[in-house]
Amino acid sequence: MAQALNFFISTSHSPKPLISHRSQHLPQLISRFSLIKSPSKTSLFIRASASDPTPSILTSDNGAGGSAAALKEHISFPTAADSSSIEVDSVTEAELKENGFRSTRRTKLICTIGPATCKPEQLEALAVGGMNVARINMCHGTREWHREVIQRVRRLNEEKGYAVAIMMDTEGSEIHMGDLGGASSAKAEDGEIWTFSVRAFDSGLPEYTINVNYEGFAEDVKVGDELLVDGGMVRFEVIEKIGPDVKCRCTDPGLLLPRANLTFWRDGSLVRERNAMLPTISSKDWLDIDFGIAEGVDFLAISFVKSAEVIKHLKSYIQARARDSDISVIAKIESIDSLKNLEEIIQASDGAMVARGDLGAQIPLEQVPSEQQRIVQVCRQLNKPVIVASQLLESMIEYPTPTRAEVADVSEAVRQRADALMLSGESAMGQFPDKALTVLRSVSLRIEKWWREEKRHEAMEFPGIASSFGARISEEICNSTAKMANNLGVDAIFVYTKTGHMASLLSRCRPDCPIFAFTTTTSVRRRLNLQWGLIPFRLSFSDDMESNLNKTFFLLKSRGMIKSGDLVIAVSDMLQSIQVMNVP
Ligand SMILES: Nc1ncnc2c1ncn2[C@@H]1O[C@H](COP(=O)(O)OP(=O)(O)OP(=O)(O)O)[C@@H](O)[C@H]1O
Ligand SMILES: CC(=O)C(=O)O
Ligand SMILES: [K+]
Ligand SMILES: [Mg+2]
Repeated sequence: MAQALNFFISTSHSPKPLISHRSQHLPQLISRFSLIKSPSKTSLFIRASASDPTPSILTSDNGAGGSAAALKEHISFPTAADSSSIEVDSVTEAELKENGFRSTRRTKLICTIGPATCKPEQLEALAVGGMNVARINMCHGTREWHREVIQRVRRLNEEKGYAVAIMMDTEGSEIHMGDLGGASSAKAEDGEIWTFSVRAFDSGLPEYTINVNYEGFAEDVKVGDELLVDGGMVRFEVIEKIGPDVKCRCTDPGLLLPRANLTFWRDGSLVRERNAMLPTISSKDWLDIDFGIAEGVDFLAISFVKSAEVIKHLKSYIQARARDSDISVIAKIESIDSLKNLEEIIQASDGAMVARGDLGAQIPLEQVPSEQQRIVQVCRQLNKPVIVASQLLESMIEYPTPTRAEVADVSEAVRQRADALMLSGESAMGQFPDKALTVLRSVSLRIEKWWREEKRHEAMEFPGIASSFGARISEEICNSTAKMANNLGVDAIFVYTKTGHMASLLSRCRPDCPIFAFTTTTSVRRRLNLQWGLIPFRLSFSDDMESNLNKTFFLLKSRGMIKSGDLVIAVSDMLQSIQVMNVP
């Protein structure tokens, strides 16, 4: 059989493909070729490939008016096998083949990359261990360091077939300590007097001194205030103010870590005076965001979001800077203001993170679990992916096994059907990053298996979110599809989606079976990595569902990912139809 190839035709005046065409025969291509009305002396570029991202580039000078015969001379066919025109990440593929697709993991996993995990082999171990998204935290390290990590992840994706997406997390402008003059930590003992200062110390940091990033610090605090480091890991009492210096006595000893967050409390409540006026996105954050856009990260997570406006502003900034870009903006919910404006912030964002570390420093700890549940629920209702983050397996920074309480906490986040769980220090600087990831993976799999065994579907009653009648049809199709899938016990849902929207509507319903999401671009495919239950594939497809299905069945069967007789439901963006069928 002749090999079907993807042909892209563009001109030197218009580098974007004018025609992209899938064909088994050169004559078909040539007839399309004649459709291009290009001025003479324009070069035509033709790329042909069995799989789009690594095409062989074929060039033809159209100076003579574009003769088909001349063109033929230039075309050579790549030798890649037909099945390579579908792309799925190699870890998922192995998992599908090994366990069958009903048991693929639904909860997605994010790892913060730091000194413990930045080497290529360490990154690879995380990818193999199930990392769907790598997070880089701009609070730490240099842009050069982060660029290197991004490039390493990209290289692994390309060379080894992983599909790890990149999330960049901004520093935000809340009050935090400086970097301890290069020390990795400092111990504060009970009763010691420490100075917190905004002064720049040229000749090294004096003993018992901490730099603070916020200019108004000394003006805002009062003698008698309580100063909490990282939400209470260390406590101080303010005893004296001398110009820009604030002298404090340690009342709860502990370890001070570089750039630790600082909050101050008066009469039992958090003081939010002028620091409430600090911009959510600082000037350094804007530079980091430019860096993230230039590096083409998939997600931007914005720290200490206070209102929907900042998200809207950032989204229009990204739009203007990077047209056609697919960067998703994730709002980190970690301040009192973000809880107050939760619905509108989430509505404006492409997803949210329950950033329990800082959140727990701003509200009483015992309120964090109920806020987590509320945030997860609101995100589901508004159809935005949600990440549960921080201290999931904190003890594993030092120990090879988690505490029972940590396992219970991870289980609870999985049971709430959060889209993703995130490791912070455990993977960034802990001693057992791979083991921590394994714990997240096995706890997720265990609970998901238990759901299937007990046939515990969730009752699905979601408010409509569509803004047009067409969108409502898509929404209804997805709700019905998920219900049908559960009732019929189908093996998988197939969704053909260009923007990814219909895939996310299906994910929102958290059906029992996995959702194979076929999308035409690599960036949408990576973005779908964050969403519950989606197995993203990149595939070029047409408006003809019949041929899409045949092609998909053929490709997946030839790679051993599905077999004859499997029951699937297929839906698509283009046709707004539902088809139920057995794989032939
Ligand atoms: N790029 C890095 N370079 C050095 N250390 C890092 C890096 N990324 C993370 N770390 C270390 O891992 C710890 C946990 O990482 P994490 O991303 O949770 O940061 P954090 O300081 O708690 O801030 P955030 O509130 O933004 O999560 C950090 O406190 C830091 O010690
Ligand atoms: C992740 C994060 O920023 C936090 O938990 O504070
Ligand atoms: K951050
Ligand atoms: Mg935080």
